[in-house]
Amino acid sequence: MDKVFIEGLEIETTIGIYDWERRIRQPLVIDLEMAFDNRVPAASDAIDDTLDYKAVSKRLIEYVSQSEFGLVETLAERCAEIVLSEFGVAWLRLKLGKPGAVRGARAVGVVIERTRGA
Ligand SMILES: Nc1nc2c(c(=O)[nH]1)N=C([C@H](O)[C@@H](O)CO)CN2
Repeated sequence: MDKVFIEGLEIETTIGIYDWERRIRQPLVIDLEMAFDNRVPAASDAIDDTLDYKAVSKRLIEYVSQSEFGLVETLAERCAEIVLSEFGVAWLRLKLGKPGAVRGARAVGVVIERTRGA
């Protein structure tokens, strides 16, 4: 299966379950893999035939930076729904990392896989 990916997309937002976290902004990092048949844009060499990783990145930056969820699970689910519904993606794997949230860990977070319509 071909994929288009976005790796290490860092976005600052309000996220967390503790009172002190509601008062600050913290960085999150998104890694995203999206199924896409890359033979079509490869044949035409046209951006309109691609799954445009820049357009997906801009949409996620817009959404995540304005969100205010408590759990990373909730935000990951909303991001997956946006990509599946707005960009016609059939399958994705999304990793949402919260660097520095746990002392001693480079990052913590979630990885989800979702299929459109499932
Ligand atoms: N599975 C999760 N565990 C935790 C979350 C979360 O969103 N999902 N959040 C926190 C706190 O907000 C933490 O990140 C603060 O350091 C704790 N556990």
